[in-house]
Amino acid sequence: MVMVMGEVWTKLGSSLAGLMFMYAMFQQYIPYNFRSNFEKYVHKWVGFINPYIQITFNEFVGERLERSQAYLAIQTYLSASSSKQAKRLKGDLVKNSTKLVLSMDDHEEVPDEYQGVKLWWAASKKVSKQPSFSFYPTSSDEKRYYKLTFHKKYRELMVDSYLSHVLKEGKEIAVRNRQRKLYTNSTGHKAYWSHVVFDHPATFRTLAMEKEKKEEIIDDLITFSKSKEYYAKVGKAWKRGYLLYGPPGTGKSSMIAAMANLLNYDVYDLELTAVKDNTELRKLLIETSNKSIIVIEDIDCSLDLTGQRKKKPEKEETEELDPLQKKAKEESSTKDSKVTLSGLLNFIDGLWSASGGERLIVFTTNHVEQLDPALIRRGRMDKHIELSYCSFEGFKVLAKNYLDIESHHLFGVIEQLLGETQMTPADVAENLMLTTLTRNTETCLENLILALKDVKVQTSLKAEEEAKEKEQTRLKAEKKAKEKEAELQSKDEAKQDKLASKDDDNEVNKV
Ligand SMILES: Nc1ncnc2c1ncn2[C@@H]1O[C@H](COP(=O)(O)OP(=O)(O)OP(=O)(O)O)[C@@H](O)[C@H]1O
Repeated sequence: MVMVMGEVWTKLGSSLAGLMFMYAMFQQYIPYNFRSNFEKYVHKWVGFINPYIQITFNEFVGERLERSQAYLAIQTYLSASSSKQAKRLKGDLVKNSTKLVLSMDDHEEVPDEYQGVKLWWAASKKVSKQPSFSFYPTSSDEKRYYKLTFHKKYRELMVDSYLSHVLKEGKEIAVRNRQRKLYTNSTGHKAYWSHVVFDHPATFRTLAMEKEKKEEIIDDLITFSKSKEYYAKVGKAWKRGYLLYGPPGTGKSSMIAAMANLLNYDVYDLELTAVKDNTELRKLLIETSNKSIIVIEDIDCSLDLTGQRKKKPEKEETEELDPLQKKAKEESSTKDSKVTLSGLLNFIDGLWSASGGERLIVFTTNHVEQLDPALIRRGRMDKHIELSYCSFEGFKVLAKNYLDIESHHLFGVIEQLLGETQMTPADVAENLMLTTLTRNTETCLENLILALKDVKVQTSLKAEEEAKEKEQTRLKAEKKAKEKEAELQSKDEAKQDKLASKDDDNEVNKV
C-alpha cells in the first residue's frame, strides 16, 4: 500500500513538474501577441462553460494609485467572518481605528451568505512583472485584490443589492471602530481645526439626572441618528440643535461627552472668540465631518442680544494666568472679531449648514434668559434641556458611580436635605470622591450631609439677608414717598395761601 502511494505521488510530482516546464516554455518562447490571444480565447471558453461570475476589487485604483475605499470597506466587512473562518490571518491597525483589523491572508477564501445565496470571497495578489531596481521586491510590486465569486443566476441580486450591503456594513463597522477626535479651532494665517483623541469617559449611565429625562434624550438622539431618509423626505438638512442650560457644575459638558459616546460622533469645540468673521465661521463649518457634534460653550459670553461681540470679563479670565499667557490672551481678545448674530444664525441653518449631514449643534449657557430668542427658537435649537441642581435620583446615580452603593441608612437624611437645598451634581460628586481617601462609605456620606447642612445654613442666612435688604429698600422707598408727599402737600398749601391772599387783595381793591 505504501509502495503504491509512493508511486502515485512520484507520478503526480513528475506530471506537475512537466506542466510547469511547459508553462515556462510557453511564457518564454511564444510571442506576446499570440499568447494574449490564446489567453483571451481560453478565458472565453472557460467563461462559456463556467457558471460562476467573478468580480475583482483592487487595493489601489486610478492613475495616482489611491487606496480604494471599496477595498477598505470590504476588508472591514470581511474582518468578522475572516477571523472566524480563515486559517491564515493578517492583523493591522488601520488609520483612525481603535481596533486591530484582522483580514484573511493572501490566497485564503471565506464563504458568505446573502438572502440564502452562497458566495465566496478570496484574497489574492498579482506580482508585477515589471523589473524591480531594488534587490528585494518592493510592496508596490504586489497588487492585492479581493475576488468575489457567485453563481451567474444571482448576478442581479449580487450587483444591485449585496455589494451595496457589503459597502454600507463595512463603512458602519469602520465608523464604530474609528478613533474619535476632539477638535478645536485655532487661528493662524487662516482658521483651522486642530485635534486630539477624544477619550471622555462620561456616558448617560454615569450622568446624574432623572431616569425619564435621560431616556427621553437618549431616544431623541437615537431617532435622529437613524432618520437620514426622514430628513431627506421632508426636505430638511440632517441636523439637530440642542440648547443645554443651567448653573455651572450641573453637567452640561458631561452631557455633550455622553452624547458623543452614545452616537460615536466627533466633537468640534468651537471657540467663537477666536473666529475672525462670518466668512471664517462658514469655512470652519464646511470643514467639519459628518457624524459630529459642534459645540459652542457659554454662548452668552460670546454674543450679546444685538449680535455684537462681547468681551469676557478680563479680571476673571486673566487672574490665574502667568504673564506670558496673559499677554497672549490680551492679544487674542483685542483681535478685531466680527462674527455677528446673523452670521451665527447662518452657521446654524443657512444653506452651507446643509453640506454633509448627521450633525448636532449644541449651545451651552448658564444664563438662558440673556440669549436672543431668535438664536434659540424651536427649529434652530430643537431641544432645550435644563440641567439643574442635584435631585435625590441624581444623587443615587452618583452614589452608585462613586461608592458602588444603591441604598444606605443615611439616604433618607440626604434625600430630605437635597429637597431643602440647592447643590450642584459637581459639588455632590466632589464630596463622594472623598471615599478614595477615607475608603469609608459612611464617613463619605456623613461629609456630604455636613456639606448639605452647611449649604442649607448659608442659604437661609442669605435669604434672611436678602429679606432684610428688601425690607430696608422698602422702608427707604416708603420714607422717600412720604417725604415727597409732605413736600407736595406743603407746596400745595403754600399755593393755596398765595391764592387766598391774592383774593383778599382783590376784595380790598374792589371795596
Ligand atoms: N449631572 C452630572 N452627572 C454626573 N457628574 C456630574 C454632573 N454634573 C457635574 N458632574 C461632575 O462635575 C464635573 C463638572 O461638570 P460639567 O463640566 O459637566 O458641568 P457644566 O455644567 O458643564 O459646568 P460649566 O457651566 O462650569 O461648564 C464633571 O466632571 C462631573 O464629574
